Amino acid sequence: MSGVEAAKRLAARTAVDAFVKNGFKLGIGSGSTVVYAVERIAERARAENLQLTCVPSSFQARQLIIEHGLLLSDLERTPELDLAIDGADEVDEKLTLIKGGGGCLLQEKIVVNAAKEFVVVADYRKNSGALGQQWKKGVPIEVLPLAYRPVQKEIETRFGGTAKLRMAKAKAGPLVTDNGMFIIDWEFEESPTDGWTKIGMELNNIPGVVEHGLFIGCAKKAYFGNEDGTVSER
Ligand SMILES: O=C(CO)[C@H](O)[C@H](O)COP(=O)(O)O
Repeated sequence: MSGVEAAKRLAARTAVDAFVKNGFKLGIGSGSTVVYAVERIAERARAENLQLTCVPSSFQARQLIIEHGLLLSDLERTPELDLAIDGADEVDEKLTLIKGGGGCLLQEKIVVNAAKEFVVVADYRKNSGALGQQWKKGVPIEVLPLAYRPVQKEIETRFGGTAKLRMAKAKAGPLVTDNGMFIIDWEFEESPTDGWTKIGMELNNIPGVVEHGLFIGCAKKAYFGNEDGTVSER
């Protein structure tokens, strides 16, 4: 296992061991670090006979829950969650996150919002002083396909930087999310000195924007796996 993969695994296992309790209703995030969290949740559920209910935040998360034999639910049957566990693309010193590198930010934000607590699991590359220092691909913004051009133009005019339509990797044309939307990656010029709240609210007010990947004031704790086998907590 590479250094980065070992770091992801360590962070995920540490978070699951610290936070997951019997009877919990869990929100399961998306991405490659969450795979290790689900692995550990399933291991503990078997070993300790934990009764857990899992609500996915993406198609990938749903598959992970099923593959690991965990109890699958949804927000209709389980609208209140005890804990959400998810990865992040970047975490700043105030626990403001960029999420959506894997294109799942909308359902992730809904699941996080339904949870009493939200814990982030990540490797050392995501540990940042200010957003944009580590993650260079911008803030992912999920948009209604018919609105992507005016949204791109409005973002660039209002906030500067470059708003790029994310293209699919193994399909011609744009990436289409689990919700049938497009993603615009907004490469901003610099982190605002007064925080991201105002920009987050303004992004949500642009007609055609479904949700953005700035997660502000919702994470309780972040675990970062380090290259030397230690875990940093914030
Ligand atoms: O927000 C996400 C997906 O939309 C992921 O949590 C984020 O991209 C981190 O992924 P990984 O654990 O693979 O680094």
